[in-house]
Amino acid sequence: MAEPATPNSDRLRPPDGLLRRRVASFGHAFRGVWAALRSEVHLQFHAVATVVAIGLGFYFGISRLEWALVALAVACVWAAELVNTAIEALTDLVSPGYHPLAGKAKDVAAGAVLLAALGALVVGALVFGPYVLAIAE
Ligand SMILES: Nc1ncnc2c1ncn2[C@@H]1O[C@H](COP(=O)(O)OP(=O)(O)OP(=O)(O)O)[C@@H](O)[C@H]1O
Repeated sequence: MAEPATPNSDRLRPPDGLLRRRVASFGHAFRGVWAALRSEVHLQFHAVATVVAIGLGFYFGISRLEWALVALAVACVWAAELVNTAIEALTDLVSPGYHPLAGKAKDVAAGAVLLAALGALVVGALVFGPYVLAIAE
């Protein structure tokens, strides 16, 4: 027997449970950020630096493009630190004892954070530097 015709709105709706699973995935991701934030001193430092950068942005009234650069720099540092945290946890899980590859994995992941942080430092200096110098003059 032929299937009853489904109204268009029904066909556009995601299959049952799909939306709930997407929402749950966001929940897991936020839980990951929160768990890392609670346990990682470096992330807590990034959180303080992020608040300071946002505060300076409002204080100096930076432009839209400058906000975009600051947001990108902040997001890169957070993303690198979160991936580093995940790699550290996985490394400790699979290689609790000493192994050169475990050390390499951790060093390389830490290198990614270092590069992101240096980039953010350059962005911060280029964006906020001129505003600070203008006040100092
Ligand atoms: N299982 C291991 N095998 C070999 N070397 C390791 C191992 N665990 C850590 N290391 C070395 O020690 C360094 C420090 O590792 P550790 O796990 O203490 O991270 P960390 O740099 O202190 O990071 P965080 O302060 O964010 O925890 C690594 O970068 C790596 O060079």
